[in-house]
This record gives sequence, structure tokens and C-alpha cells, in this order.
Amino acid sequence: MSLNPQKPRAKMEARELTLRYGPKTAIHKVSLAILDRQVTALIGPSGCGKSTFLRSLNRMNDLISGTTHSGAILLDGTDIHDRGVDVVDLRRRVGMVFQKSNPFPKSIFENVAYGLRVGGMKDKAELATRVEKSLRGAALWDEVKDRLDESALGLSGGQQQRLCIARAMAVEPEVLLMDEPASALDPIATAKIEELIHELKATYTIAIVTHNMQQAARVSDRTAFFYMGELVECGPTEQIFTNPREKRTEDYVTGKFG
Ligand SMILES: Nc1ncnc2c1ncn2[C@@H]1O[C@H](COP(=O)(O)OP(=O)(O)OP(=O)(O)O)[C@@H](O)[C@H]1O
Repeated sequence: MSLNPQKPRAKMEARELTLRYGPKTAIHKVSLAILDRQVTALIGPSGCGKSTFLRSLNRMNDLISGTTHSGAILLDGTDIHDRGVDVVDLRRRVGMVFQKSNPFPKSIFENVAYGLRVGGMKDKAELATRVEKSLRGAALWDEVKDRLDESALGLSGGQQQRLCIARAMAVEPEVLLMDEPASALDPIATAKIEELIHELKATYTIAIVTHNMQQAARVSDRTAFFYMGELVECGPTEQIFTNPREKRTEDYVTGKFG
């Protein structure tokens, strides 16, 4: 039997993407593929444009007035800025989890059901099934199944972050963007999130911004190193950490700056 592992395809791809906040260029001519069902870590010193790049992938930067861009971002080969693309649908397909968990001041159940209700789902049994599936997927079900009607604000920080992941997953996105999802958490909660990311990549394509080198090395298949708004290099995580092509990458991953 011949083993012919197919090269993973690009789920998303930035081509020569430049993004400006007013006159300030935040990222410059970045070309980067986010491969299907892999975890891509975005690393680099503060202010290098990691979050800007991440937010570009589901057009969150559109919400900041004065932003302009050139170049293209493709999702399954279609430019996400094409006139025919509905931004609400794009953000359903490309979900996001933020640094600081941001549950709504509603019950645990309603937090997860929120996107489904907005999408028009009314059937109670269907909602309950989807909420349970998402909470199980986010490895939170066992901890909250007996208190679904309690406020989400009563959960611990780590639980709140997993709830936000469940909320993002409920609408069945294809890509999950995570902006430092564990930076506010203790080591145990962080380990849970990392374990979860590992499980989620069987289903989702994931891009994660992290300041934590060990975390990037643990959770990602590929790592992209940004520096002063440019993509310096991207490759298999092991190669970036042990045998980078560029001196700047080596200096950063070995802790010489940043
Ligand atoms: N809303 C904004 N308006 C103006 N400039 C911004 C805005 N957001 C970011 N910038 C600037 O764009 C550049 C890139 O910022 P970005 O937040 O993408 O970097 P980052 O690598 O994610 O940084 P950090 O690791 O500190 O979060 C920085 O110079 C920043 O000051």
C-alpha cells in the first residue's frame, strides 16, 4: 500500500496583505497560508502586528474606523472582501476567541445558545442539543451540566474562557481565531485550553496568537514569526524553534529580544 499523505490545503490565505490604521501601517505585504485542520501559531514581539493579522481573517478590523487594506485574504479560495461576501456569514464561518474571556451577563445556557438564536434557531430541543454538543466540545459539560441556568459570570476564569470557546463553536465555524486565549489563566486552566486546542484541530482550522513560546511549541503545527509588521518566516513549528532560516527568528525564539 503506498503512503501518499496529501499536502494539507490552505483553508485561508493572505496574499500581500497590507493593513493601515489611518496613516500607520500595521502589517506590510504579508503572505501566509493557514492550513486546513492545523494549528498555526502567530508569534513576535509586542506591536509586530499579530493581532491585526488575526483580526483581518474575519474582518474584525472593519469595526475600527480608518482602517484600509490592500492585498487579498482568501477563504476556501474566495476573497473575503468580495462584494458578494456577507460579513455576518464570514464571522460565523471564521469564529473568534479573545484574550480576556467575555461571557455575556446571561446564563451559561444562553451564552452558548446566543449565536444560534441570532441565526434563527427556535426549537428548544434543537437548541439544547447544540448547546450540550458545544459544551462537551469545549470540555466544559461535566462541570456545568447541573447549573446551566446560572449566570456565566459565576464561573472561574478558565471556565469562562472555555465557555467562550463553546459559544464560538456553537455556530459550527470552520476556522477558530484565538488571540492569546490563555494569557489571563493559571497553569492548570492553561493546560486545559491547550489540551482542548489539540482536540479541536481534528475539526477546525485554528490560528492562535501567543506570547508564550513554550505554548506555541506545544500547541501548533506551524509557526509564523512576525516582526515590525512583516512576516519574517513561517514553517513547521519544530523547524522554526530548532532550525529557523532567519537570524531574527532565531534571536527571538531563543529569547535574545522581545
Ligand atoms: N486600533 C488601532 N488604532 C491604531 N493603531 C493600532 C490599533 N491597533 C493596533 N495598532 C497599532 O498597530 C501595530 C500592530 O498592533 P497589533 O496589536 O496588531 O500588534 P501585536 O503584535 O498583536 O501586539 P501585542 O502582542 O502587544 O498585542 C502597533 O503599532 C499598534 O500600535
